[in-house]
Amino acid sequence: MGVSTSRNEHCRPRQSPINIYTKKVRYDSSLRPLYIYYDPKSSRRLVNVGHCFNVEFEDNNDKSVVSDGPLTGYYRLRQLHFHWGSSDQDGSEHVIDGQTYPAELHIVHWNAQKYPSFDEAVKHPDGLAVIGVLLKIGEANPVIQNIINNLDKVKTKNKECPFTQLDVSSLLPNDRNYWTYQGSLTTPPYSECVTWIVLQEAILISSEQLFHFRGLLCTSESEKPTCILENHRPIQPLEARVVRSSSK
Ligand SMILES: C[C@H](CNC(=O)c1ccc(S(N)(=O)=O)cc1)Cn1ccc2ccccc21
Ligand SMILES: [Zn+2]
Repeated sequence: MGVSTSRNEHCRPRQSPINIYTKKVRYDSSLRPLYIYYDPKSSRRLVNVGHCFNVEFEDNNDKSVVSDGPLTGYYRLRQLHFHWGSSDQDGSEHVIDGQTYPAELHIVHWNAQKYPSFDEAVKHPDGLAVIGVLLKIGEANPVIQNIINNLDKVKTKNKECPFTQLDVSSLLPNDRNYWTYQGSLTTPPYSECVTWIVLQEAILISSEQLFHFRGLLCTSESEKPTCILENHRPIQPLEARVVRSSSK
């Protein structure tokens, strides 16, 4: 136990992901429906960032945004990515009543009403809003297949390719009810800057499609090939937080 200073460096009260224990969430009637608008013309490129792949979007305008729900102001779409496991038994970051899912989609937005850039927004407690969508095994997802068909162009670390016309809305379930809580990035530097919005309905992905995710390499072209077999962070302590629900 280190000496604690006034800014206790051992205190990280709002880490993500967490287990969402549905019996302990609090229905909050003041939570509004999410306003989500994504323009397919915003999608720009697919990038292998080493621990996963990102679809990146043009975020110098307000064509693709999320607002309302638990949010104040509007948040601009920046990128989306997935987390997966070495088998279909786990892979999601959020866990629901102790149940893990085979994968999870994160749609990352930053508070463009309040901050001048994504990099600035990361430094503030209301800087980011990430929509988390759980994935369960079912028939192949045609929109995810469109991404998979391009993974061979970004097989190794830091490779990128143009990727346009992705309609992100088609990756969302019909039911937009959500759980929300204040949390963090789930990869270093684990900044506590995220309002998490986890949708209560899962979308489908096939086992074969997940198999393709695991074939992505975390190594660069010149290194010995190593696959990204899994990239999900373990669940973190809830601490003093309460998860709110938009539905009873
Ligand atoms: C964080 C940033 C890189 N990380 C992310 O953008 C990010 C986004 C979403 C998630 S998740 N899985 O929670 O949805 C995780 C990481 C780099 N960066 C930008 C400014 C900045 C300043 C210091 C250090 C790193 C910095
Ligand atoms: Zn993520």
